[in-house]
Amino acid sequence: MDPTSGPYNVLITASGRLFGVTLLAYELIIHGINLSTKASVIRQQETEYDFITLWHVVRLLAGRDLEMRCKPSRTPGQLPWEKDWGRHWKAVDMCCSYLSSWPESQLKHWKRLVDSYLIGTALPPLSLSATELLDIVCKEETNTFGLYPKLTGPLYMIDQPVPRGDSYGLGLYPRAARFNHSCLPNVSHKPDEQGRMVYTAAREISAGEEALITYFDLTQFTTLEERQEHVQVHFRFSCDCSRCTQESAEENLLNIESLPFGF
Ligand SMILES: C[S@@+](CC[C@H](N)C(=O)[O-])C[C@H]1O[C@@H](n2cnc3c(N)ncnc32)[C@H](O)[C@@H]1O
Repeated sequence: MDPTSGPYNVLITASGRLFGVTLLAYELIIHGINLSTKASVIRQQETEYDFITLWHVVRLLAGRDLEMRCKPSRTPGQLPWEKDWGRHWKAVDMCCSYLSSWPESQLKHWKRLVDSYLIGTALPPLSLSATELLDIVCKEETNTFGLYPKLTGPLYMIDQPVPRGDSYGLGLYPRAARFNHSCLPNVSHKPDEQGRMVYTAAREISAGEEALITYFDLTQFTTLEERQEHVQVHFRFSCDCSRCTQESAEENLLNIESLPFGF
């Protein structure tokens, strides 16, 4: 695979303001008007996180709209990964939303945001129903990467932690979203100056071995319990990576050894 992955779009968040790298004029003319005029209301009535999520979704919808109304620049299927992973909006559409793993309260909250701010942001004939918009919000939340100034996931960080710095933006990377997570990743990632995510082997990787990244900053969550809780709360799954499996087996063994003789 190409060691870089382009985002569907990127948002740069600096000094509390949002700057889009692409599509800005189109988005503000066609789509963003509603959201940008409602920005201060949303920020007061909802959280800053909700505002960023909504803005990111509007940008995804603007990209979809622009793409579907313009002629394709080249024939789809030209690049090797496109057959399995899609391209442009199709690649976003092919991402998992994991609708059933989000808690009911979270889905209810997003349904309310969709009804209040997103209905009508995609114009006819490309309009989307509330259900389709909720699915896009779940896709955005499941597959978005934070952008950080330093590498995420090199192995030396486990012994010599170097925080990756503050997030300066976010982006949805449909191909990168196919990576599974490991608390002992064999691949590190970091965005380049064009917002493309660049992947670097963190150690030798054998042919056929699964390439794995970390979904979070491993320097911030070091123990098995901290990592498992973080993954469960923020990513809605239980991590069964090799490091968690090994540490959990070691913990079980210690627990058995501490039982009174005969049990
Ligand atoms: C963004 S997707 C990753 C790619 C996905 N496996 C695919 O086939 O497209 C994230 C999902 O992959 C699964 N996953 C990733 N890393 C995992 C891990 N370490 N342990 C268990 N499940 C994992 C979980 O179901 C998680 O919700």
